[in-house]
Amino acid sequence: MPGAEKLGPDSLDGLVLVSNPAVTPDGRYILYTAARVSLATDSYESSILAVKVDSGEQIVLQSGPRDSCPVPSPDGRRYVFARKVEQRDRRGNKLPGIELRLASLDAPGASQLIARVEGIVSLSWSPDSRRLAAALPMGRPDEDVKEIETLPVWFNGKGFVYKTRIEPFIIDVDSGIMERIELGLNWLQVSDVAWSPDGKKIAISVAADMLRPYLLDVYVYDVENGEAHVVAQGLRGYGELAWSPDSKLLAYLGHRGERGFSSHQKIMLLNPETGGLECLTCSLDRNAVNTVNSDVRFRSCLKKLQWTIRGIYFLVSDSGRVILYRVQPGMEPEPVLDPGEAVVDEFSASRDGSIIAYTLMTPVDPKELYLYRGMEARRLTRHTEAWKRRYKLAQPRRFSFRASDGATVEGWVLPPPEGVEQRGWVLYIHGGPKTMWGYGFMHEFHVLSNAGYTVVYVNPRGSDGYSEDFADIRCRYGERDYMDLMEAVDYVVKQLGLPKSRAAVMGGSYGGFMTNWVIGHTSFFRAAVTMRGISNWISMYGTTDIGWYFVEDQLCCTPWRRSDLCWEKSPLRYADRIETPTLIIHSNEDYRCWLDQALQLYTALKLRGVETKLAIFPGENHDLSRSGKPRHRVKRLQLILDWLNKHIPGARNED
Ligand SMILES: CSCC[C@H](NC=O)C(=O)N[C@@H](CO)C(=O)O
Repeated sequence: MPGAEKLGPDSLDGLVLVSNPAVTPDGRYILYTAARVSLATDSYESSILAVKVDSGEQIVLQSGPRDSCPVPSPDGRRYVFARKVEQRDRRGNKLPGIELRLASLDAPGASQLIARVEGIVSLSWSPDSRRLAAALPMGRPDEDVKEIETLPVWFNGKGFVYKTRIEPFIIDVDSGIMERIELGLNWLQVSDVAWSPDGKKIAISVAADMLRPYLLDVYVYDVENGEAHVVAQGLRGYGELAWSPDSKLLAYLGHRGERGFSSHQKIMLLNPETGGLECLTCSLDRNAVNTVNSDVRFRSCLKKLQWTIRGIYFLVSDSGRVILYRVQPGMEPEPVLDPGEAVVDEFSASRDGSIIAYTLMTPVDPKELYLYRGMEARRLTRHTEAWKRRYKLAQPRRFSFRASDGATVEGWVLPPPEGVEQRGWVLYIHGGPKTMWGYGFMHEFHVLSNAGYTVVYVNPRGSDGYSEDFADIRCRYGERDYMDLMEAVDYVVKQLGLPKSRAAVMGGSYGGFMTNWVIGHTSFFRAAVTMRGISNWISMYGTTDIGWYFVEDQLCCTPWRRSDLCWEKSPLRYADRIETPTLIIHSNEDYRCWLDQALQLYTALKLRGVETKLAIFPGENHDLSRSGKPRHRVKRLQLILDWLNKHIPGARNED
């Protein structure tokens, strides 16, 4: 019977993650990646497929199992893609590596172009389809003792990166010969490269100041004479670039740091001749990137902005939805594809903008591939149909309430599916803080709801999807954000009738910080699960890969300047008030929120006699719940359910 099976932790097995919809510039094919989660091989088996736009015919281009990120050439005849491989260093240690491979759309097979242990950051084809501009990380850490004299030291998912410079190159696709683009910098981290449509220039955004790597400069490199010059300095944000079709202007994705790391990403128009900069999306007052949370994504290498003859395309996060927008210089941004209560997760457009390929998800539909043409949207794939038919998925309901300061706060409740008895409920706090809950698919939420837990998820102050002011909680962590969450708790108990004695709280990263903060400020919850969290802002300083400047920007303190403030905002400071049984989950290679954050809280709770358990996942990083080894993900979910079931026992109707 369809939908009869309970969606438990191991339901991850067999789920297909559709990603990276890359339309060929001529609009004939859409290339994409399909990755099947396999518990048997404990991996994501990924292959590259294509759909012929006119006939809808599906073709397997590369059968995997480690292929992803196809990038089609401008002439629509070839594509490059990434193959994950294992390489060995001089001592024989296994190192994960990437091969960049070249293939034809008309014939099977592929040949290796380059092999990289350090990965690939950005690629951009030359308009004649003969070369690629690339941003490549160069330099490996010492194999034995690490002798470190630079910053940053490490990066989540990449390891020790202190010797890594991300440098710009030109790769000849027929010979594989690489030529370095000289910018004359001693230290550099390139974030993006973009080849101009006339073939004459390559725009490069680059961090050049090791102590202030959040500042980006834009260079334009003249392909003919080999000279590069700076056209803008001191910009911030993502730093992605796109040329106008006439090769005269650049679109830059970022901001000027108006609200530090709480600033929205904006589409900025950069005139490389004059250095003039104009904000094209400021009137929107929304973040011009997709920040919705989901745990069913797979690697994607698509650009976040694309400039066609119809304008500059980009995604906007808005009240839990993600909408495809377009803007033309001198005009207001306009929505092109508003999916309603859904998320356009990634997109690409053909050269003339007449065909848009995208992936779409909803809270009850994992991602599938779609085509938008002539004002009509059409679904192209059904990779997740069979999986969905097996399980029970409940539909979430949106709610909103007026917070005590008059602001509107939005949230959702996902009840147990029909036929599953409610055991209790969970307040699930997202990370960031500048991300949002909304219409993304969360496998984990369905596991909780199938186990009888209503999931309550709210976008408190600090979240994305609203105004820049709403997202800005700098220097005020644990204040209005905490109040919004607790006022939401009040709302769901009083207005939606959720039982007050059977509630748990959980969250990851900033959500882990907030979980720790919550249990130090109220004993309302029966149980807590804190994951990849933060307990001490003083020891967080200088360990997080997100940048030593992040703590200062967000908390307004360092260990030597206003350290009292860092400590005031540290959950550990309130550990003597915690009574809630707390499960702590952390990965031992989490370089975003280092393991000490978990150990300190665990030790405090243990010494104080509060029931606690620490689960450390070996070889995993900050992204365990999203891209960790499938068996580890299942184990993590099982640990969470066991903890909740232990502390929220079956008895009902107590309230
Ligand atoms: C000092 S790290 C701050 C927390 C972290 N911020 C950005 O990476 C975070 O909350 N991350 C979120 C969103 O990616 C998470 O869910 O891991």
